Amino acid sequence: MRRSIATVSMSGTLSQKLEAIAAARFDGIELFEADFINFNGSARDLRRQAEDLGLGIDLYQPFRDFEGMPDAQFKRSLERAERKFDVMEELGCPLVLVCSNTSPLSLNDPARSAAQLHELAERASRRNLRIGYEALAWGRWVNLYQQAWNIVDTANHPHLGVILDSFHTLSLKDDPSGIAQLPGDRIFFVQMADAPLMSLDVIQWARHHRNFPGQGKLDVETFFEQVLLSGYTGNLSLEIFNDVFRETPNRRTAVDAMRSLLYLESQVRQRLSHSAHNPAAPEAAAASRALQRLDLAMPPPAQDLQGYNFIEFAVDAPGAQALGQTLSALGFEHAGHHRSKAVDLYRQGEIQLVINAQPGSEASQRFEDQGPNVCAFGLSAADPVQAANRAAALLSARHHSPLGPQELQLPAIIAPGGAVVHFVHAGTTLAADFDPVPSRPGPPADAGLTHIDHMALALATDQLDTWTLFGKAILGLQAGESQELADPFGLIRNCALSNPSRALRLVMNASTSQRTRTARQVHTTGRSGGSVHHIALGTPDIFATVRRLRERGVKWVPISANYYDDLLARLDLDEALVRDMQAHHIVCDLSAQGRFLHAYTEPFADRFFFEVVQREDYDGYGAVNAAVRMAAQEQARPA
Ligand SMILES: O=C(O)c1ccc(O)c(O)c1
Ligand SMILES: [Mg+2]
Repeated sequence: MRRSIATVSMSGTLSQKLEAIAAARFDGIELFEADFINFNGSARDLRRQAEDLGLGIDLYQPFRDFEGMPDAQFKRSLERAERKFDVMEELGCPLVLVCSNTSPLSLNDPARSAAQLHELAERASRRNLRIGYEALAWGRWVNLYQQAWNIVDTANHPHLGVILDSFHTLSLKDDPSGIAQLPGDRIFFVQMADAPLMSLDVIQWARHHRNFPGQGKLDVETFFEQVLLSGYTGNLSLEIFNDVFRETPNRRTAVDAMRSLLYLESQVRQRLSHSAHNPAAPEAAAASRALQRLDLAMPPPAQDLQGYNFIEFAVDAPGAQALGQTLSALGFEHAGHHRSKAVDLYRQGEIQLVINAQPGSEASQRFEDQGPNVCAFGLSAADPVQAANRAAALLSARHHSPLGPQELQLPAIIAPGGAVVHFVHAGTTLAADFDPVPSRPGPPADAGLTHIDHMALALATDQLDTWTLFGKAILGLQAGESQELADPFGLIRNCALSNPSRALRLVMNASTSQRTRTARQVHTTGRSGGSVHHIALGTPDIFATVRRLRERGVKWVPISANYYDDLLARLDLDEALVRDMQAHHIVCDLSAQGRFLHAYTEPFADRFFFEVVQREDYDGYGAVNAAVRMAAQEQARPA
């Protein structure tokens, strides 16, 4: 299918947009009216620019409120249409989008609308142009695709077809399953948009909050599957009105856009091949024809990743010493010193943490840019090479690190913001690359921490959708509910990503205020737009772990006594247990089935901190306690 994107979906001047769109290997664009009106050149200039970049101008939307008008208004519109057709000929653009009328002057008269669109199509046909009619969710009389199709069917002109837009159908909770029954060759164009669920006026929702397929909560896969079952073979296009995308660097937006299409295609391809191989399915034949006709993207399948194998920190030499002390206090054993680099391995339970202070390395470059930060992490995969191949097929850059003698070569990619993601076999120990460090005399360090429960990121607001898509498409994660958390200096938007087995959990935080801790941290990371904000380590007995760590000098974020009084009032908890939690600065959340106990250490170098968690049949992250933590951290900060 031809892949295209509306120019309204990205930031920049029109020429800059075209370059970013072409660099992401799109075939064409939907030209947004204002982009052309404001373009510093003629229609022919624009056509040449697009052609030089290998882009077709596949769709243009030059008029509104066209059909179903009283005769006088319609006549004037028809004359104006000829002028726009002139422009389209110069642009080399074959298709006009006419969206359903929103004017109060328009008439509820489908026969009239059909006759008027017929007349427009007849005029278009004289220049070999085509008209596509789209039902806007807020059209005055027409807002469902079935209504638009009925009018197109009545008009019965070969140069008139329908345009489908997933947003309009799914935002109204209209059933997309009738789309498969439409004649595919009368669908002239398909626009795909996802969106978060919002209870907002539909126009505001549509014009400010759409996002790419996979970034929102609409069932775009079912919609697109229906489109393909109809026999449609035209464009797969993105029309994304989004306030944040208008300011996001357009190269990143364009790559996200293409990634979203490749992901959508591959997901729907799987559905179709499932149907095609099930002769009992009524859509088996249509699914099989669609697969034969179309060359849908087919990356290696997503895997259920098995969690974090290691996390690597970038620091300088003094930082390595300080972080080493912090990890030792947290009960980690200094398990090895790298054979050829200033890199150290710390271990506890199955947790592996790496401190990288190698001068001249990529880690040191990241340290120079950001201060101490997580520069890499390893994820356990049943097939690490395929995991990296899937990522590359979905447009992640591969990462090749210079290898020392006999070092492990791990397939790796670059995550948004620049951290390196390595894929490793579950249970891989990094020890092979490290010389053992003689263990210290005295009792063993272990404090009962067994595994990495989750990692939380502090992200710039324009990185949230990018990370959501990366997590879903490349890491096989699903997005939870988006929540707002109150920091003393503003709101934090929070959303968790996790895989079906829950072995891999990643939490995203973005600050809508400039003044929160999250925002301050994001600023230190400059253009990378965020980094790891905290790491949650699991223990089967948080009371014992906190006690041991306290003896070793670990400082805990002190939680207000009022919090514990409120817990007693709010939850059905034993008073002695709550007072014990209070004595250990442990906070708590209950779910229907389970319980989450957690405690926070003080931040390292004002960057990231460690959280200790005991998870018992509980699927969340204790978000209700984030506000008490953020307030406590502010009150614990040196004045
Ligand atoms: O918001 C609008 O006006 C608008 C215009 C054209 C479209 O294709 C659309 O989906 C929305
Ligand atoms: Mg549309």
